[in-house]
Amino acid sequence: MTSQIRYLMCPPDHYDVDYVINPWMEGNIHKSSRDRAVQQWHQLYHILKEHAIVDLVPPQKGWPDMVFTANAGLVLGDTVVLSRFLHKERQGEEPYFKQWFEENGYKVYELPKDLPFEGAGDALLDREGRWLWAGYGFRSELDSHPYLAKWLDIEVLSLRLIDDRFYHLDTCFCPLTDGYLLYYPAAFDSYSNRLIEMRVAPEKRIAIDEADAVNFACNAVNVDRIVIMNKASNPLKERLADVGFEIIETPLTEFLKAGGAAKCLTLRVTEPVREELHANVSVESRILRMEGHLLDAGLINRALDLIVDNGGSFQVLNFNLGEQRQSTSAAEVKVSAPSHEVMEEIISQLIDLGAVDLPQDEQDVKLEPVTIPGVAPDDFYVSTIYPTEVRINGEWVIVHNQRMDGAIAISQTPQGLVAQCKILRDLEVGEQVVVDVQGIRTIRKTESREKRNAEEFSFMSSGVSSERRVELVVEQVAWELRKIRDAGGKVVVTAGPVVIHTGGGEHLSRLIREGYIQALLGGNAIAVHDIEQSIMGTSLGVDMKRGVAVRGGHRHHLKVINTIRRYGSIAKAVEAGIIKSGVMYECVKNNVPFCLAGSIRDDGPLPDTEMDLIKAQAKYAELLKGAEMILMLSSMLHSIGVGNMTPAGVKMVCVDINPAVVTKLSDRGSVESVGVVTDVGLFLSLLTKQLDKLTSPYTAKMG
Ligand SMILES: NC(=O)c1ccc[n+]([C@@H]2O[C@H](COP(=O)([O-])OP(=O)(O)OC[C@H]3O[C@@H](n4cnc5c(N)ncnc54)[C@H](O)[C@@H]3O)[C@@H](O)[C@H]2O)c1
Ligand SMILES: NC(=[NH2+])NCCC[C@H](N)C(=O)O
Repeated sequence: MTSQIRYLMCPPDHYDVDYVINPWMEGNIHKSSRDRAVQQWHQLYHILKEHAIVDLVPPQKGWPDMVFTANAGLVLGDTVVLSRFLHKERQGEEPYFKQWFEENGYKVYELPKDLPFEGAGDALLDREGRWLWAGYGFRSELDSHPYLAKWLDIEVLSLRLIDDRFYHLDTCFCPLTDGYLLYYPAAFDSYSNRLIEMRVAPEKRIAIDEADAVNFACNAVNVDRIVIMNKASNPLKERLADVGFEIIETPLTEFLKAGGAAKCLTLRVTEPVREELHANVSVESRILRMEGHLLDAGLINRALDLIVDNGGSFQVLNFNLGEQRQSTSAAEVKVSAPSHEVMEEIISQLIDLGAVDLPQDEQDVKLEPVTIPGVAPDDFYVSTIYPTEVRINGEWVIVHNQRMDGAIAISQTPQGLVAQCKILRDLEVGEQVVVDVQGIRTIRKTESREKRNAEEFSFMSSGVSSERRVELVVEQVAWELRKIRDAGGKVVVTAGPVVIHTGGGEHLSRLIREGYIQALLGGNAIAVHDIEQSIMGTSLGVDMKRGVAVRGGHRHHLKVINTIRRYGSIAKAVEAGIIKSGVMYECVKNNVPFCLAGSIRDDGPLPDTEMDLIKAQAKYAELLKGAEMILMLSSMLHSIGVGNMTPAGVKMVCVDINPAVVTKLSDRGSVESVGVVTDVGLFLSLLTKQLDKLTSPYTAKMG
């Protein structure tokens, strides 16, 4: 027997499955055989007694899970952090475990009442004593980890659990002697798996499969080279034997019904301290404030979900609900993350939702210089579509040229400091760029519900059924087009050649002719096939009236390109009477500016097609300025490209047959964007018919 290794166990006198607090307990209430449970527990007890001293804590009636002493607390040296159970069904165990630790001379630390931590079930010492692995995600809170680091004076490595079957760290993770690790990678998020791989050498990592995991192979008691567990597959036994471990299997099926096995039933109470090692915890916490339609717009749910989905945890410190349904609410949320890297990711997404630091926590942005033209500092903040302000010298400065996927560049001008979004290639040496995520806030307009409802046109949520949805969107778009046109506003269309192929060209031509469209963005193809239809009556060689391919039709678009190249431009071909109808004809005749951005797919291309991508993007940006609404018609390339260039506040309608394309706009929220999955030719036909019904010019609602 290895001298001085002691374990704590609790006889199963009162063990049963009386409630459900983890998935394993579902369907097993009162289905555990008492006799078998007693027999299995005693078998484990006697096996363990052959290798260590086993102390017993008296079982208590009414606390059936007390048998799982791993959850009593976490011991290191003569210190113990007492568990603070998440579920009330186990909270009654705490005083009995506390009494045992105090009677056996331990210094007992207790966590705040609202901060759950479930002992060695969720915290496992590296068998070399180098650090403490600590789990969170289902039972223990990430915010408990700094306490463990402080009280036990040890480095804490936080691991996020993501599979509720493995709700305690010790169900899927087992540090072994000599630095080996038995674990089930799928139970952890990617950040945690990276952390494990950074700390444990590949040859020491024994990753198990799901079959072994659901038999609780990781829930093992390791004493020197002995590993005691419920059950292991032959390959796993061989793998462990190859590195010098002896496996002792002992059935614990009655305890699996409660979600526990060998390790859960034991607590090692002699854990040597390594004096030379000290506390280090990378957990970061920040308090952020959110204000707006936190409930009815779902902002608070989205915020809390993204915190957890990105590996963090949260505590809602206070929530002030607006008096009226349409009033705004405010909340203060404490965000914790296992590392600065994870915190940065969470904060940058929370900023997008309008979260801000508390006034007393506000800090200036971090700036770093551009040292290579067109290259940002590594940790640059990536801009979003939302109006953004940055704090410089204690003052909040608005960022100009807002767009997503850019950097925020700060430059000194005679008018003072200017902050603007810049795409990477435009960054100039000497500019300062915002890095990290502090000192940044987005301005989310929290319009009152009345104001929102007063808008005849706030896109409905995606809850409408798809059949009715197309008609509804058509009605709304027609209304908005009429309103914007009659108010002298700006609508931009970006469209692909499918508009022409599906017969939508005549309808788009009419929208341009009747003044609904103030700019057209597209590629080589929409112009080519529009002009093909205008000159040859075909599109992609298909007769647009009869719907049949015509002989030699596959060459039509090339002949068209060649003709326009001969005249030098689309406008010149229109002026020469070569082009007598169609989308491009109406653009020229109605002085509607257009930009055709070149692409790798282009035939020709047309003389008007801008093959210099940088110039094309600049031209797109210029034509998008001042747009109140953008119609995105069957072009994944150009719809996404335009979306990336457009700040929040611009209404967007994306029409595409592919749902994946229209959902690309979903993060803009339904108030300002809508996607409709339908044939683009049908959409345009319905739209012009709807416009015909709006006979009177748009007039704002009175009163
Ligand atoms: N001959 C040429 O020069 C030529 C030909 C084709 C494309 N191109 C160029 O390639 C680039 C990409 O072209 P793109 O934007 O057409 O391709 P894309 O793949 O980016 O987008 C086409 C979109 O049309 C959607 N779609 C298909 N059928 C539809 C329907 N009936 N109703 C609604 N949506 C429908 C698809 O789901 C897709 O999202 C453009 O710049 C274009 O000019 C050039
Ligand atoms: N260390 C462990 N995994 N303990 C198992 C605890 C089982 C108990 N029924 C619970 O859900 O809390």
